[in-house]
Amino acid sequence: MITARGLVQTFHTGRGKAAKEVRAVDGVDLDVAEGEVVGFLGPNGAGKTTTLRMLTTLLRPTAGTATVAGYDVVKEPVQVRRSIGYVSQVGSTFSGAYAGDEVVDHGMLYGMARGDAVRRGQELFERLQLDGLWKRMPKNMSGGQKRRLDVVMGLIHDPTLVFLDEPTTGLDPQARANLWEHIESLRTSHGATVFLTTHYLDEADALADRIVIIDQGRIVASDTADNLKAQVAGDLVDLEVASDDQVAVAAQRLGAIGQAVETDGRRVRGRVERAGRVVPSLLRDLGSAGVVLDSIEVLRPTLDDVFLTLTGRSLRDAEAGEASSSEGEPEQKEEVA
Ligand SMILES: Nc1ncnc2c1ncn2[C@@H]1O[C@H](COP(=O)(O)OP(=O)(O)OP(=O)(O)O)[C@@H](O)[C@H]1O
Repeated sequence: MITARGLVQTFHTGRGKAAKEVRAVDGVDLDVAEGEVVGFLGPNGAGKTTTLRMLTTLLRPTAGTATVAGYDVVKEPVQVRRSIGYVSQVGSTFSGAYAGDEVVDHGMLYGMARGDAVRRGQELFERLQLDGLWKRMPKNMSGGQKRRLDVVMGLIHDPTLVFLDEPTTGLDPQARANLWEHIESLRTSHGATVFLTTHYLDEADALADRIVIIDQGRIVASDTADNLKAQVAGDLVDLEVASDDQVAVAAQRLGAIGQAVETDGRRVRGRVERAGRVVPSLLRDLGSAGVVLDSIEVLRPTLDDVFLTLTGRSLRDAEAGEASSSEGEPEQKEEVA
């Protein structure tokens, strides 16, 4: 459904001595299969939106090639656009008509008959909890309502390939959960392929079959959330033994199946790969060595641990930065055609 090879996008900013070249996307390869839900994750400025804009034909790649739904993004942009739904990060521009009319017009642009567009639009309004807002102008909607209207616009023509750029940013928890459900159902009931960017680790974890992590314009990882977590960090097993004289034995047994074992009083901790598989035999092993446990806890690594291991930086820091900067006006990027 999506194939990209060596995608590059450079921007030139500033003039004279301040002139600078930014390699926003720096050689990206991607393969997304039909029916897959892929979460595209990365900190602010990593190149997510720029990649999406190239895949959706809004930006011509500086180098590299990509096909989307079987069409070349440079040579067949019209066919690409007809085959996809796109919900951009900045949202749709509205003309000042009623929300419902905007949606119907948008559907008709894609060749839908008016009646079909009305039916589908009303169904989407209901699903995305916009009931009663058909005859409201978008400018008089709340931020969250407008965001959901963006999603309706992106889905009106029933696309089987959907690009969503940070779809739930700015939504309250209930609206987020509702949109998650809808994204899930795009796949389950429509067999749609979904490519979504997000800052929210839990969102990527919950929705995506596969996570692709981008950092400084390059893909640094691509796998299921479970595999990524297992590869780079391992699960943390945290034991508390009943008496001090059992610490050494417990540390030795945990060390035999894991690594980075450390002790702290009666606590023994270490990382193991796939704790679910090895912990039962560890428990038997400790039992037969006469070790009595007061407690055992297994902590699964998070996607943030994965990102930290891969890049040395925390995704959460990027999120925190975004939260504080998102209160002002959206950052204006210098557009270089
Ligand atoms: N039109 C532009 N002109 C100049 N620089 C740009 C332009 N668009 C993006 N950039 C720069 O390219 C880099 C990648 O930006 P991009 O918006 O793709 O990142 P992102 O991962 O989507 O970030 P965010 O999560 O903040 O949306 C950033 O350094 C950004 O400042």
